[in-house]
Formats: sequence, structure tokens, C-alpha cells
Amino acid sequence: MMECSNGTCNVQVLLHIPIMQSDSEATVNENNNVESDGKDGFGLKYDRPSDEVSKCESVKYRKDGLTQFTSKFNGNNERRSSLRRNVSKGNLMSSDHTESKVLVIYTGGTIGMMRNENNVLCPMPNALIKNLRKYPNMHDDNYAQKKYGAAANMAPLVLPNVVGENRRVIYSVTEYDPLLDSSNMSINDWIRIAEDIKQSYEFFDGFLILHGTDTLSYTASALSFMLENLGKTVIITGSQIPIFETRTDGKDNFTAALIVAGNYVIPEVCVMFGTKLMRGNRTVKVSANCLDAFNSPNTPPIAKIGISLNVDYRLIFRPCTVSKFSVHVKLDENVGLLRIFPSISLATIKAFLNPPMLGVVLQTFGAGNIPSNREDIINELRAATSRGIIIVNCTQCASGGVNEIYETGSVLRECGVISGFDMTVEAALTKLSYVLGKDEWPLETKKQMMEQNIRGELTSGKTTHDFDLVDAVARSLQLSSPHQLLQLGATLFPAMVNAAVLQGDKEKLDTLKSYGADLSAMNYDNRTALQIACCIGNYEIVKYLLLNGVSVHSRDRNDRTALMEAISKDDHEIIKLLMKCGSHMTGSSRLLGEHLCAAASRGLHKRLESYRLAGADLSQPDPSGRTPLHLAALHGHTELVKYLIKNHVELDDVDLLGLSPLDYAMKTKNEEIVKILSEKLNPSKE
Ligand SMILES: NC(=O)C[C@H](N)C(=O)O
Repeated sequence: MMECSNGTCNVQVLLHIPIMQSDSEATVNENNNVESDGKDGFGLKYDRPSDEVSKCESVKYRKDGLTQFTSKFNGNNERRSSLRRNVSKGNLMSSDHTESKVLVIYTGGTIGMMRNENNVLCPMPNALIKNLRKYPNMHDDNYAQKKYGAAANMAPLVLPNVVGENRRVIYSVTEYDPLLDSSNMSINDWIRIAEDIKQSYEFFDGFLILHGTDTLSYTASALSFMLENLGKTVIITGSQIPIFETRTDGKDNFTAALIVAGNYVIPEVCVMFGTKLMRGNRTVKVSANCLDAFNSPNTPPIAKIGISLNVDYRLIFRPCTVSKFSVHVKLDENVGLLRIFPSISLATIKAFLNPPMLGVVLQTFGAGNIPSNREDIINELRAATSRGIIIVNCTQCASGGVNEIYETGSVLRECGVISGFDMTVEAALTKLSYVLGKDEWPLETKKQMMEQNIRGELTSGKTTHDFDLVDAVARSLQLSSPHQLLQLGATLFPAMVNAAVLQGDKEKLDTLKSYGADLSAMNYDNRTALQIACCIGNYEIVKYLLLNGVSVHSRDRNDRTALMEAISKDDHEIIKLLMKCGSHMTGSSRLLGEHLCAAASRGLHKRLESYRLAGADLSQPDPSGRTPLHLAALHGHTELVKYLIKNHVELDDVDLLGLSPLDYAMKTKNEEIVKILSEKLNPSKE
């Protein structure tokens, strides 16, 4: 017998569980006795309608692998449960390509709360499930009746058709018992969710977790680490106003999350709230009042929910290993969050770092700073890290991250504190718990993992996953044949290689190479990575590309070579390097003459040296027959004249008017240059 906390009884419950297309199945009752199973004419199985059961609207997965169906019976409010065990798990996904299946795990939170006798909001068992079928924008009863006939009341819920989306979302709700205000949730609840996803992973296209907002970002962060090699969409959402109230934000959040979970493959743990779909481990709850209660301060939302739903595929963080989905449920509870404040006492720090503490997120000022004049604190932190406690430095600021630019920050690194970069404290804390739970990793590996980007949770500048772009774009363009993927790769890889070149990231270039990227590939302007590297003047990357066979002779749409880019930058070291690799001047000598003369007229000493290093003849005339020496003399650039003479240019060439450089110097009455040129032309007179 069970009564709701407001004293009334709900006569309904559970059971539209997704036991679909399971080939052979036995059901067992509470005493583990076998009962018959139900099977409908649509190839779906769910509990056989029974006269006794008034409604069947959810299911609970148990740790022993059984599924528990709890029902209330008309008339006497008695609650009964039955257990079912799948003997063989077939592929339970729908065979209908116009549908997708989403499992909704309802853990509690405001979304399903009602006011109790004390007029405060608290979770209300069965209330949400009971009402969902009544909301026409959340359940299409006509479709359900057509599809499931008499069994429609017990069948999964059906989201009405959504214009612009390919699939109709069919969803089943699993309600947790007890339902929790998220402030009451703990590590064990995260484990329960993770295990439930694991258990039903093969049966659904996507997963939606209804959750209270208060600790939602902690759960999202924890799950992002616990769900390893995730290949399906997992979304967590909730609301600020219960779904039963007129102004609820719950329906919009719930509906948008269902649409995304059923129609988009975003293999991440995401948070859907307000107008944004965000990477879960990047989110923070930023408002106790606003409906837009969550933010992702250091990374843009994966999708924006407006009149249309726009997913930015480039932002999806995909697992890069060929490994099966698995769940890591061992989390270490000996972690803590210590917020530094002015005049914090040594006693506080000491107490916090005492055993059994194994990992601490230190919330520091600004870009990761602590009072560096507090030797007592520093010594304590140093002692803790040398005892093997992992201390991660995260900022107290609402956005940005740790960046050791101050002495007050670098002191932490010196005491063995590691950087949390731009991780949220929720992500850092749950990651620490996850990493410490990896018994197979030695301490050094655990520390390295804390600083590595493993689920898109931090930006360290060390790890990137751009190579997934080809896959992401292929999906969005619905390209699947190997030929199409190859073509796409040929288009995208140059862009990715060029991005790596711009970042000066050799490691990333190595990774791209290992993924089959052609480092010599050209972009739409026919520019190679080498040209970009020369343009930005990164000697090391130029050398790397040359050693990896990128041609120095490649020309872009404007016929420019890498050497020309290096000349434009007056990067003499790169010019020498390119020349060692067989590079040479290209283009018409007339044009070269123009360039040389233009540089000479402006007194660009360095530019002429660039041309010289590139093998240009500094006596090359322009179309009017004037050489750089003519222009240097005409414009009175004495040093340049000396430089040109030193580099053995022709001294007495005449232009189309029959004038020599000396004539120009005399016409402009530049006595110093006249003297220099005269002496060079008539050395005997010296
Ligand atoms: N909006 C909410 O869901 C807040 C509620 N206290 C919870 O976290 O469960």
C-alpha cells in the first residue's frame, strides 16, 4: 500500500517498457516464478494488458539484471510488482526508420514536483508519468492508437511529429524510486543512472535524464566520464517550474531534449536547458530564478534552440578509439572542493587535506592565484602533494581558466599542484573522483589524465580532435560511401592541417597525418600548409613540413610559392631553409624587376636582402630599364646604394632614357651617392 505525500492515491503506474523485439524472454514474478510474456502484432513486446492493471507507465531496472514492473490496481490502491528477465537480448531498436526510441530516466527534480501540505515543492511519485499522456504536445494519442491499438495505454509515449526532423520519437519513462530533489543526490545515484543506461544501451537510440537543476551539472559531468566510448546521445534536462504549472519551462526543455536525443547522434552527455544544448561537463547552474538557468562559460553550445534547431557539428567531441561502450562505476568519494579566500587559516587548509582526502579541487583567485606571501599555506600544499594527494587548480571566476601568468599562480605549480585549465569545478571534482577510481592507473597517470582533455571538459591547447570533423560533416551531409568520405576528407583535411599550422601544433599535424591527412594537400586557393607556415613565419613548422615531403614548388591560385610568402615576410631564415630545399624564384623577370625597384625606391633594405637570399639578380631592371641601383640613387638611399654595390650589381646599366644610376644621383644633386658611385666606376682615380 502506498500513499502519496499529499494524502491522495494515484491509481496507475508503470509498464510501457521497451521490451521490444526480444526473441526469447521469460518473466518472473517477485518470487522468481516464471510468468508468460506479452507480445503484440507490431513485433513489440510489452506487458500484456490486464484487466487488473489500470495503466502501465514505467519500469525499474535492478542491479540483479531484472526489470521490475510496479503496478497499482484499480479499486484497492494495492501496489504490485513483477520482475522480468530478458533471456536473450536481441536488437531491440525499432525497425521503422521513421521512428527513433528514447529512454527517459526520471530521477526527480522540480519538473515533476508538486506542493505538499506545507506548501513546499517536493517530488511526487507517478504524477509526471500520469500527466504526460494528457499533454497533446508531448504525446500523440492518435498515432499511438493506430500503432498500438488496444494496448496504446501501456505502450510507449509518442512525441507528435516535428516539422523538419526525420524521425518520430517514441519514448519510455523509467521513474526512480524514490524521486529525488537533486540536492539529495549522491555518487550512488550517478552510478545507478550509468548502470541503467548500460543495461538498456542497445535498446534505444538516445537517453534522456530528467533531473533536478541544483546538482544537474555535477551529474552531467560525472556521467560524461563514467560513460566511456559513448556512441549515443545522452541528454540531461529538468525545469525551474513544474511541468504541471501553466508557465512551466519543463515542457519545452523536455520536448527539445526528446527531439535531439531521437534525431541527432551526439555521443556526449549533454545538458538541454532553455535555448541551448551544451556539453554537460562544461555547464554550470548560473541562476536560481532564470529559466535560462545553465551556462557553458568556456565553450559554445553544441546546438541552439530557436525557431529552428541548429547543431554545430564541429563542436561535438567524439570518442576517438574503436572500443565498445562501457561504464566505469568506481568513483572515489575522497575528493573535495576548497575555495581559497583572503586570510584563510592554516588550520582550515590542514584539516581539509587530512586523510582520507585523496583529491582536492582548489578554487583559486583569478587566473589560478593564491596568496604567494603565505608560506604556511604553500608548505602545507607542498606537503600534501608529496603525500600523493592530487590538487587541481581551478579558478573561482565564472569564466576563463587557469593560466600561470602571475607569480601568485606559478607558486602552485612549484608545489606540485596541477592545472585544471578552464574546467568547471563540477567537472574537475567529478573527474578527480573518476580518475582516482581507476585503480589500474599509477599516480603519475592519474595526474596526467587530470591535465588531459578526455571528454571535451577542458581546453589545454594540448589535445584536439579536429580529425573527427570529417565524420561529423559526413553525418550531417548524410555521406556514407567510402568514396564520398574520401572526397570529403580531401576537402576538409587541408583546412584542418592549415589550422594546425596556424596553431604551430606539430603533435596535431602528426595526428592528422596518422589519420591519413595529406600534408601537401591544397585548399580552395591551392595554398599548401607550407605556404601558410611561411606566411606566419613558423620556422619549425616549415622544417617539419619540408621533412614530410611538402613541395617547395607548389603554387597557389595567384601563382605564389612558399618562397614568395617568406620574402613577403622578410623571414631570412625560412628563405635560406627553402633555398636549401631547392626552392627558386618564379614568375617573369620583368615583374621581379618591378618588385626590386619598388623596394629600392622605398629604401627597403631588408626586402632586397630577402630577394638576394632567394637568388634574385639585384641588377634586374624594371620595364623602363631602371635597376634597383637607379631607384636607390634617385631616392637618395645611401646605405642601400652601398649595399647594392657590395652585392656586385651592375653599376653602369642605363635605362630607356639612357641614364645610369650616377646620372640619377647627379640630377638629384646627391653628392654623397655621386661620390660613392664615381669612385666605384673609376677606381683608378681613388
Ligand atoms: N529546479 C530544480 O530542479 C531545483 C530542485 N531543488 C532540484 O534540484 O531538484
